[in-house]
Amino acid sequence: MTRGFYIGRFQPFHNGHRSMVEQIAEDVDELVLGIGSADDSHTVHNPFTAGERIMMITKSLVDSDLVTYAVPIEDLERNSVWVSHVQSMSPDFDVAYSNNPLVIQLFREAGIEIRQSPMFNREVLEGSEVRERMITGGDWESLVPEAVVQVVDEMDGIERIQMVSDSDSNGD
Ligand SMILES: Nc1ncnc2c1ncn2[C@@H]1O[C@H](COP(=O)(O)OP(=O)(O)OP(=O)(O)O)[C@@H](O)[C@H]1O
Ligand SMILES: NC(=O)c1ccc[n+]([C@@H]2O[C@H](COP(=O)(O)O)[C@@H](O)[C@H]2O)c1
Repeated sequence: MTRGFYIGRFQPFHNGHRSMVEQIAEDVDELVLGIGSADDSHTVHNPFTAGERIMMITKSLVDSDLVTYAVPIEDLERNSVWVSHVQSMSPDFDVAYSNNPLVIQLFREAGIEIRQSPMFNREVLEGSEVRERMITGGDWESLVPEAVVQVVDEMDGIERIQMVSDSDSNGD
């Protein structure tokens, strides 16, 4: 039995993340999704809480054959102990997945196997593009799983991100 660990901020969980999970599912039996920067929310960069991101991920993967766990991981001041912090919060895992250069380096230095995946349709499947469309009234719905549209609707997420974006541009 192999268990993987995939860390990301998932602000929000989009179709690129889902494709990466589908690719990882070819390697592992179980997958922990680490919700990074779990302590941050209500900003343009990180609009959604850890709990809201857990809902997005859980509902998006409900039909998957993979056993998945979503675990919030708060940020730390010290990169040098971050991998131990991750391990203390997560079920045990055999291999980690990320395309983030800092994350790759930290896991490698800790002696944990880390695998990358290809980038899927990265021209549009990027969190910052989804958030920009949410703020400007563009078509963000086509870039995320249907379950994420429902979660964002349920929590009035568009109103929130537009409000925090307005506060940012007013220098509040
Ligand atoms: N389209 C994609 N294809 C494959 N991997 C992706 C894609 N988008 C993001 N990832 C990877 O998923 C992990 C988590 O990504 P993250 O939550 O930061 O999303 P992002 O789209 O890069 O968002 P942001 O623009 O908010 O930084 C990272 O390792 C990232 O490289
Ligand atoms: N010192 C730390 O707290 C530390 C170090 C490396 C990555 N992280 C987090 O891991 C996550 C990586 O996810 P992304 O690939 O989506 O950026 C982010 O939430 C990032 O803040 C935190």
